[in-house]
Amino acid sequence: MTATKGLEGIVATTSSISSIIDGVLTYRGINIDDLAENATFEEVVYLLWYGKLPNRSELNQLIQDLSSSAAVPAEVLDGIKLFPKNVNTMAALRTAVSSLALYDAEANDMTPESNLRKAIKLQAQLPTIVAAFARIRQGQEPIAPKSGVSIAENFLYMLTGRNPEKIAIEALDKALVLHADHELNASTFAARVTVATLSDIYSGVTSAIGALKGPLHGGANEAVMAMLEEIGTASNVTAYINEKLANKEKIMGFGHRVYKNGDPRAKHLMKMSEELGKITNNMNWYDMSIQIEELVTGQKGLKPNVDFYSASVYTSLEIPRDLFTPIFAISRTSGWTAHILEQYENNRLIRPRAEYTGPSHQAFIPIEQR
Ligand SMILES: CC(=O)SCCNC(=O)CCNC(=O)[C@H](O)C(C)(C)COP(=O)(O)OP(=O)(O)OC[C@H]1O[C@@H](n2cnc3c(N)ncnc32)[C@H](O)[C@@H]1OP(=O)(O)O
Ligand SMILES: O=C([O-])CC(=O)C(=O)O
Repeated sequence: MTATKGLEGIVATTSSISSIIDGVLTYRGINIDDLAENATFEEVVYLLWYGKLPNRSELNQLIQDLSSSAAVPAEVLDGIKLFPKNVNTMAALRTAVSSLALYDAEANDMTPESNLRKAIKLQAQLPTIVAAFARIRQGQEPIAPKSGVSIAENFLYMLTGRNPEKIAIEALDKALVLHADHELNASTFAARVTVATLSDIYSGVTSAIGALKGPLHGGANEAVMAMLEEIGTASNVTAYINEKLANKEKIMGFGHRVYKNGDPRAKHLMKMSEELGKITNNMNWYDMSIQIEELVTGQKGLKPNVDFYSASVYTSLEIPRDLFTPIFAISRTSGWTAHILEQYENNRLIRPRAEYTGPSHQAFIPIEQR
């Protein structure tokens, strides 16, 4: 038995949800470029769950189902009010999502109909939790979700209490489309491993949030923004990046386990970053990002991943940095839940082996003699 570090190149399951073949990403066989340009997030959620794009009435029904499920149990909001105000936002989200299961009478019902209902509830309630936590930590009351509007619009509304501008809704919606699913990434794998024990869907999504939090995965978008803020201005980029590369430090938002010739989602976010920079009359974050890309790609051959330009996009939308990874989680809930439903449909316990590298033939030493 020989281990493959990080399971690189190991095919661990079959799936018909999303594919990465020759650097092309598809959801249910539809190219991400087509979806990014033409689909709304709710259309993508439907596509991931049901395997086909919705017609108008199916889409309207889903938007209605999502918005009518978006209110979070009062007990969960009360729990969030007890969290320390300065806690990590992904830790807060992980705890709040786990607590949703405590107030859902069908949390442990394993029928497919119940699991689909819970997928809808999770997809609807994550944005409410993130917006509520963001307000509660500032001493503000959470805002109840609106009925009949998209997740992007509802989230921005619940965060700020204002009706968001069309351009902001469209930009966030496109970012949600681009983050919705990504084959067997670490957090989706964590979700599948968890539910393959026949544990419940809330446990699966809670595991996934824990995995997404790390800076080698979803947490990278916040790390990118921290880097941009540390650099400050375009004239500091070259010295900063050269020093990091000389010290063999990682530049966040670059590189990918699967894509070696670039992440197909990054170009869409780069375009949005430029457009939003122009609209907000602040090109600083975009200009710095472009320079960083030139240096890192030029010197290391590493290309930006989905997390790199999303940082400047969210900042242009005036979203606080520590909500970037929770927004990734809001979007990826669609993919996680689609994978969980697929895992339940054709389940087998996921239990690989480890190559043992410890000592052998060790004698047991009684405690008095140690
Ligand atoms: C949504 C997402 O999860 S997308 C990924 C988000 N994560 C990041 O942006 C964090 C920065 N990137 C990375 O850490 C990596 O590129 C990963 C984790 C994404 C994938 O990496 P892996 O396939 O495991 O490659 P690994 O980390 O082993 O790197 C291979 C080599 O490239 C280098 N490298 C990889 N990424 C970077 C980077 N961002 N900056 C500098 N060097 C890098 C490594 O130092 C290593 O060099 P070495 O062989 O000289 O030691
Ligand atoms: O697939 C991965 O390893 C990480 C990633 O890009 C994602 O989850 O979107």
